[in-house]
Amino acid sequence: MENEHSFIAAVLDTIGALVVVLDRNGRVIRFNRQCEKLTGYSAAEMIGRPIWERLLIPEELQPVRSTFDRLVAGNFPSEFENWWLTKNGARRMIAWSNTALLDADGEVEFVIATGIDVTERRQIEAALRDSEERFRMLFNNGNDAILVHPISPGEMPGKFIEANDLACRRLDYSREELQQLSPLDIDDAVSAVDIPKISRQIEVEGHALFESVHVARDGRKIPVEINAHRFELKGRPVVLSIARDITERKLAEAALRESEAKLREITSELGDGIYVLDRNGQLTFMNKAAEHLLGWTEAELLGQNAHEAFHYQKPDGSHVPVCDCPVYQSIHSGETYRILEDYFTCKDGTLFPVSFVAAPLHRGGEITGSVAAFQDITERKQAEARIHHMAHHDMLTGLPNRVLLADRLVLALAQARRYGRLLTLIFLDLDHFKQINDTLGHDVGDELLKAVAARLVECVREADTVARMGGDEFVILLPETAKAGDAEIVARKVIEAVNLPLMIGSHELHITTSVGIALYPRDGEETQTLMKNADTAMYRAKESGRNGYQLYSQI
Ligand SMILES: Nc1nc2c(ncn2[C@@H]2O[C@H](COP(=O)(O)OP(=O)(O)OP(=O)(O)O)[C@@H](O)[C@H]2O)c(=O)[nH]1
Repeated sequence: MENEHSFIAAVLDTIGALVVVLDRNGRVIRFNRQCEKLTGYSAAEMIGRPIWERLLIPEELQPVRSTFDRLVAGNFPSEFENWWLTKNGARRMIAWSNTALLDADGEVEFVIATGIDVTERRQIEAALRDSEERFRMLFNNGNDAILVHPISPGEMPGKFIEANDLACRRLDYSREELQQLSPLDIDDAVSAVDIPKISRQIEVEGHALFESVHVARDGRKIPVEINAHRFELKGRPVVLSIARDITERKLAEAALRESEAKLREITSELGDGIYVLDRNGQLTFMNKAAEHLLGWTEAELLGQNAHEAFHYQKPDGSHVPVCDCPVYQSIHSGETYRILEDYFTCKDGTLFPVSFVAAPLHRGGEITGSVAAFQDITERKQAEARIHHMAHHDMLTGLPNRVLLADRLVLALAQARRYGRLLTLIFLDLDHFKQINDTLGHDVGDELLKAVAARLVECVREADTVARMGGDEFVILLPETAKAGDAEIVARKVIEAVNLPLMIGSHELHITTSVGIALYPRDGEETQTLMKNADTAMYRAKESGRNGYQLYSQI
């Protein structure tokens, strides 16, 4: 018997479970080693004391006593859980399993309670319940449809095994109906993405982000962006797809595309080349007119540094640094610049003159880039050059007119003054030219004037100017004259050249001229004086019998 007692004690102390034996009044009879370890109380401290004296928490005192009373009365609730309070005040949740030993009268004599500490397990379960609850909430209350389907390598995706409320509402299927469908059934066949390709990507990379179109029960199409992730659910590879409705985004994109197309159309109709740079000076837009003028396509220059592409050099070949570019400056200063003349370079390397306006672009108070509108001003410049030429030249002979002569004379006088040089002004007027007009007609007169002009040009050097003052009057300016005698040499040469017979049509004509000479500084120091004096000398030559020259100094 003694042996048997110590054997039972040994067994009770060895097993991992908590074992407490109570008498019918709830006093502790046995308190095994596990109980001691867990509670911090020794068996000696516990034996003979009612179990509820130390180990129960106040809130559970009452329910535990009534459970015990029911047990003693013969109702054996086989299992229940309650907290134990350890010696150092910690709480442990114990799951009990109870039996009773009856005495000879069939009354309960002892209650044997076997317990396991389930504190951690219950905590984990509670945490799991909590997280599952949260997951459910997310699953069903988010703004995105969530669908889960199984996958197997190399096979088409399987039927959905999970779908949140929003997925059901959006596609107008019940959860059970969705479980009969797979991604292949709800993705629009026409606009659908390549499902096998996406499946492979998910298999290899674990996730994929792509756009697709879902089709609801009634055929309604919903553009979606799908964020798909592969994970294991109960040991099975599945794909969780979060489908965001991007209808608004697509509509906005379409509206943007349309307004951009309109912008392209309108801006190109205007004929101005237009391009847009972002904050970094990279090209984001270029209209048809700009493509046409520059020879580059928008596709070739998108994302490129526009300045280095077509605004980098001057006509003399020198480089224009980007910091000097008004389009870039407008991004940094926020100012609008109007440039009347600059040069852009075509794709083939040729330069053309442009005028342009560069203005900063703003969004939400921030400068987002710059827009430039430019015009090819080649024609304008040519017209300007023509007008300039016409204003300074004689239409009939192409010689400089009195305006250009006056300019050159002012310039030449300044030079002569500075370097102490002589300058010669020769006035000449054809003799009896009127007769040619009168006898042979104005047209022959015109041709004769042209021929005389050509001869006069032949008589002088390149640095000299032969101008037609009007009618049959010409002026020759020799800005550098070595000595006074040189003026007379030129005058004689001119007279001889004019004297040579001229063939105008079928007419052989003979004409002479009278020449007046004024020298700077001898005959005048100012433009007006020199002109007047040369003219006077010329009239004196006429009076002296024509076909000769007269120095003003010798009048
Ligand atoms: N064909 C032609 N004749 C012109 C032109 N401009 C002026 N004339 C004419 O040139 C003539 C100039 O005559 P003048 O210089 O006054 O007289 P002239 O007959 O040359 O006689 P002198 O000068 O006294 O020797 C006038 O008959 C003008 O009508 C022109 O562009 N073409």
